[in-house]
Amino acid sequence: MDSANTSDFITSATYIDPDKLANFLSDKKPYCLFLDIDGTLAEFTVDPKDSFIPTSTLDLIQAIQDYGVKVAVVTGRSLNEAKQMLSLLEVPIAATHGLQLSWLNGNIVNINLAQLTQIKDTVTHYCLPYPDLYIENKPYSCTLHYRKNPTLADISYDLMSKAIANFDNWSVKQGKYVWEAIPKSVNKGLAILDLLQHISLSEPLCPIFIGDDITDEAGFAAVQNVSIGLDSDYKSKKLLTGMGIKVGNEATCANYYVQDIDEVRDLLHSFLKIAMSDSL
Ligand SMILES: O=P(O)(O)OC[C@H]1O[C@H](O[C@H]2O[C@H](CO)[C@@H](O)[C@H](O)[C@H]2O)[C@H](O)[C@@H](O)[C@@H]1O
Repeated sequence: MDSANTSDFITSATYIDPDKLANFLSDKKPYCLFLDIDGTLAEFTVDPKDSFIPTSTLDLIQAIQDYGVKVAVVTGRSLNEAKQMLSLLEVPIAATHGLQLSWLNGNIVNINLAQLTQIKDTVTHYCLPYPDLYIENKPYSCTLHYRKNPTLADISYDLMSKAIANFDNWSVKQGKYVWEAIPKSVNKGLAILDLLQHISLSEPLCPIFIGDDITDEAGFAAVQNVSIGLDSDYKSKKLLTGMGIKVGNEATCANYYVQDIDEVRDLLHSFLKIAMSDSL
């Protein structure tokens, strides 16, 4: 499995009361915001096609951008799905965990499509006895969902592992009730570094990343410049001292957390107020 061992994660993240966000921000301006989608901006649903980002949240993000704050999205969703969920909101997107970058029109270099097809075919075959398992239709990963029947967690992990066994460059990433086969070198930490390079102008930005899932840990590590035992070591890449904010109070390497998606929205409200007063 390609995720840091959860025992590497600290569990002493500090709770941020969204109304008191200003107390937690240092003066390392200008900030930029990196946002995950599922479990952060969108509530979970059994069928991924049913989930959406509320219009009020999209409006908030638009307003934050209008006050000059750079916002970007870092998601496991494919680029097309992410764009649909973001509707009219125009933000740079690192999709499929960073494999697809919106400003490169989602063009992929780092993937062996023949191998992906073989993996998908094998997983489809292995899933035949398990109608509760759902393979999401994504162009650049093989994504197997078991939310409908959580008792299938181990079985679905085993069959994904078997499907990639002959391919050295693939790993199985863990998400919430989902396993995803994706090239080993791809993760949200590197995706954030790509995004930062894309959005930074002359002055360095202080990144704040909000996410809820195990795949988001690589993103927290990148913005906080810590190592969590993943293959890629961010420390040598850039000296960042940003903030990781985990949604939920599970073990995490993020320095901060909020309770749930409602509190993410409250946090964005507070961020907007701060951005408005900064622009006065
Ligand atoms: O990085 P994210 O934006 O959080 O995307 C991660 C995965 O999100 C989706 O799966 C999750 O949400 C589904 C819909 O609510 C839910 O059914 C599933 O259990 C969750 O894991 C998406 O379907 C995946 O492709 C993303 O990789």
